[in-house]
Amino acid sequence: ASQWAAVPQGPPDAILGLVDAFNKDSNPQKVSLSVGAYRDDAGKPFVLPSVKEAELRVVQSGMNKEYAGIGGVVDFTNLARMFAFGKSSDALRNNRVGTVQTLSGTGACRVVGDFYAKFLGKMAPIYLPDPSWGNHANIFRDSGLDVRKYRYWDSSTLGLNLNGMLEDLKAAPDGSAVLLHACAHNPTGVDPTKEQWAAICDVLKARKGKLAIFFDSAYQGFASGDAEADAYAIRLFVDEGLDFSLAQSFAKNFGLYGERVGLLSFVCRDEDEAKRIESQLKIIIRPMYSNPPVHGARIVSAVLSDPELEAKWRAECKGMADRIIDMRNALKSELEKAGSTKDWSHVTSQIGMFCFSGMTKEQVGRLREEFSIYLTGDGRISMAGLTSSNIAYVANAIHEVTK
Ligand SMILES: Cc1ncc(COP(=O)(O)O)c(CN[C@@H](CCC(=O)O)C(=O)O)c1O
Repeated sequence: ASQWAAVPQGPPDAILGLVDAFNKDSNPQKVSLSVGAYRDDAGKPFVLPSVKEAELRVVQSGMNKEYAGIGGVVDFTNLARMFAFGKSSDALRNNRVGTVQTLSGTGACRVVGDFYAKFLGKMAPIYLPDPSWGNHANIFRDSGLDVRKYRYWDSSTLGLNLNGMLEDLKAAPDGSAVLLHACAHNPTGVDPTKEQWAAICDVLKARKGKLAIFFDSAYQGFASGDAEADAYAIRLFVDEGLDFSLAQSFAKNFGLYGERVGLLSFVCRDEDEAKRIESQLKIIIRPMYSNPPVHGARIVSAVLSDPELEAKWRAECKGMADRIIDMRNALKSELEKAGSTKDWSHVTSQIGMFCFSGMTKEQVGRLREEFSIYLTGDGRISMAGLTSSNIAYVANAIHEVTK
């Protein structure tokens, strides 16, 4: 018998596994609402013109294809972290930030997970919001951390359970890590208000040095359409003197999904600490994948280093965010037109790529079986899958399975 005879067939991924099922579905009316990837109103992937222009400049510049350093393309990491922290960031000005380029946001999460397992200790607890992005738990489990939850989604109000969240953050044992979504919470689309961020910051400030804070920022600019507004929580925590780590992804806001462009930063006490941590991140990366791809990083650098191109990008990113908001408004009104008497106000009050619809597994199953509409089992709708031509079909189907 083969030496791999005992290897079992693994289950499909909760999010990416739906793409295969969708592709195999022959129903001409099929609609994909599963993967958090932007589609235009024709349902097609969108390569931003500013990104295309930047890519042309990169190719025409005739750069070589040598390895980037373990920490990645330095122009990229400098510009990309400034994009998050802001040009006048105190942390950057005082060289208190250690940064490495990573394989997009997923890679940043894995590197920070391995760092925590090494320096907080094996099976150190990491607290994720309940619910969180499906892959977070897999990543941190594989890093060797003890994955736990803090209350986040309040199913009765379809909003944030702030008191539950604050209680759980207060109760997290010293030496735990806490993951926060910087904006456009995945999968709920529910973000703390500025007042709620202040309360969260105060609780974490009281635990300063006892909890490792990790921000995952995968949608900056894509949530509200304003990259500065979407960085509010990150910049508040720097202003309040908190140290934390930050994962950034350029997959959605720059449409660079398959180029795998991301970075991981640590805001530290001082320059010496930033250098020591950055050196340890490189020691984790070298045996993992050695160094990151240069092409996507060069494209983001070309955009962020040219004010005119960056302004074009900002307008295009706002365009994507605005189309999502249009689809939110359209879905709510189409549901009402279909005769639904349920309260769908969360569809328009939530922000970013996703709508946490509140539909049950069974209802999601019926949408797939009876209408060839694909969304994740938790009822999360990737709003970019909606277009002006399929929105009525989807709204009627949702009404059908929820009435
Ligand atoms: C909060 C969060 N962090 C990190 C990532 C990782 O994205 P990168 O492409 O590695 O930068 C995602 C993407 N989540 C989307 C995209 C598909 C996926 O990777 O699951 C989603 O939830 O559909 C995310 O939503």
